Amino acid sequence: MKKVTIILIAGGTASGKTTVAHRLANEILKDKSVTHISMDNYYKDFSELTFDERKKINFDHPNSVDVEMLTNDLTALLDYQPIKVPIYDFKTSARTEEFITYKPSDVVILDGIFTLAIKDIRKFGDIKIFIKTEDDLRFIRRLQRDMIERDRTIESVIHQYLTEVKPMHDTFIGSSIEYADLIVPYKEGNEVAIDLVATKISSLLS
Ligand SMILES: Nc1ncnc2c1ncn2[C@@H]1O[C@H](COP(=O)(O)OP(=O)(O)O)[C@@H](O)[C@H]1O
Ligand SMILES: Nc1ccn([C@@H]2O[C@H](COP(=O)(O)O)[C@@H](O)[C@H]2O)c(=O)n1
Repeated sequence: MKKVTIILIAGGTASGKTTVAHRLANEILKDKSVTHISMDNYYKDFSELTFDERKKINFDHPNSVDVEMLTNDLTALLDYQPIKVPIYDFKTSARTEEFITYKPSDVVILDGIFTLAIKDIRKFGDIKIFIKTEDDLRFIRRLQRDMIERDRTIESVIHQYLTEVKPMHDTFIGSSIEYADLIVPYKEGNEVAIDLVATKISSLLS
């Protein structure tokens, strides 16, 4: 039986992880059997807390992730079993009542800030990628994205960035680059790095 290949894509917030994962899954590897999963959907639920209480949670600390659910799901995918994942809502900071079902596939791409920082997740990676984007660019992209897509105010983005995002990045996420097989400096896109990953996957699948 063929082995499922798991690609982990890490990097700081707004570094371009989702963009690279999406390109790999939907353009470069579109003829292969590929599933792209976001680690965002594995934030713990915290729906028992009020909205104001949830706003105080540090979502840049690894403890905010439901590692057990994620490891169970990755184990199921390795065994060619389907998984059902709750869809996360960044506007309410809680899981929605909706789920997405992922069918078994030969390649699984998992992107998220902690994919290389959390040992129990990292060990699943056959190909480990870190997207390295300058901090100021990431902050600008995050500010735009959070205000437009995540219902945040400029003050809340700046406050969260200075008190949680940056310190946790410096403690947990930035240093996880040491576990990467490939570091992608993603500014205008990096065709060579993306082609290298595609070639490696093709060789693993053949
Ligand atoms: N190479 C790039 N150049 C310009 N903007 C980008 C680039 N990559 C991503 N973005 C933008 O930055 C924001 C964050 O990108 P995203 O891929 O969602 O990052 P992440 O998943 O790391 O948080 C998005 O609005 C996206 O359109
Ligand atoms: N309720 C939440 C949960 C997470 N965040 C932030 O999301 C960032 C990770 O997602 P990226 O797409 O940016 O990689 C992380 O830095 C958390 O601060 C949030 O704001 N609210």
